[in-house]
Amino acid sequence: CVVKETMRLHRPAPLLIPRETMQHFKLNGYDILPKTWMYVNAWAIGRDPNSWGRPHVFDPQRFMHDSMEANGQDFKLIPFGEGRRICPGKNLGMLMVELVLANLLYSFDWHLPPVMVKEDISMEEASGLTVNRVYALCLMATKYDASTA
Ligand code: HEM
Repeated sequence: CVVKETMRLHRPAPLLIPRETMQHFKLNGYDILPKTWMYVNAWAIGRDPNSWGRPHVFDPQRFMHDSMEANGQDFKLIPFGEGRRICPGKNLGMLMVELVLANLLYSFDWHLPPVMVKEDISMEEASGLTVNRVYALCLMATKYDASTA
C-alpha cells in the first residue's frame, strides 16, 4: 500500500512515452488528427480529484481495501504506463522498491536531525523527465540491534 501510494502521489516518471495517433478521432470535443503526438500526463492522473478522494494527501490506507494493482490494468494508477509500450521492467522495479524499503526499515531506526521537525520536510518536486526532490531528504540512521530491543 505504501509503495502504491508513493507511486500515485510522487511517481518517478510524470509523462508516459509519447504515442502517435494512427487515425482521426475526437477527444473531449477536440479533433485529433492522424500522426499527432499524444502525451499522457500520468502525474496529473494520480492527483485527479475525480479519481481520488483527498488526492494531495499521502494515505496508503486508501489501497487497503482495494485490489487495484499498479500493472497497467487500472488507468487510475499507471506508474509503469499501460498498453503495448508498458514498462517491461515493472515487476523487477516494484520488487526492487519493496525490497530496498523493507531492508532499510528492518536494518535501521530513522530519525530527523535534531534541528528539524517533521513539518520541515519538503516534498516539493523538480520537474523533468524523471521527478526528483528539490530538497534532499536528510535523515539519521541508527543500526537496529535486535539484541538490545
Ligand atoms: C520503479 C521502477 C520503474 C518505473 C517507475 C518505470 C516506469 C516506466 C514508465 C512510466 C515507462 C513508460 C511506459 C509507457 O509509456 O506506457 C517505462 C518504460 C520502460 N521501462 Fe521502466 N520503470 C521502472 C523500472 C524499469 C526497469 C527495472 C527496467 C529494466 C530492467 C525498465 C525498462 C523500461 C523500458 C525498456 C521501457 C521502454 C518500453 C517501450 O518503450 O516499449 N524500467 N518505464
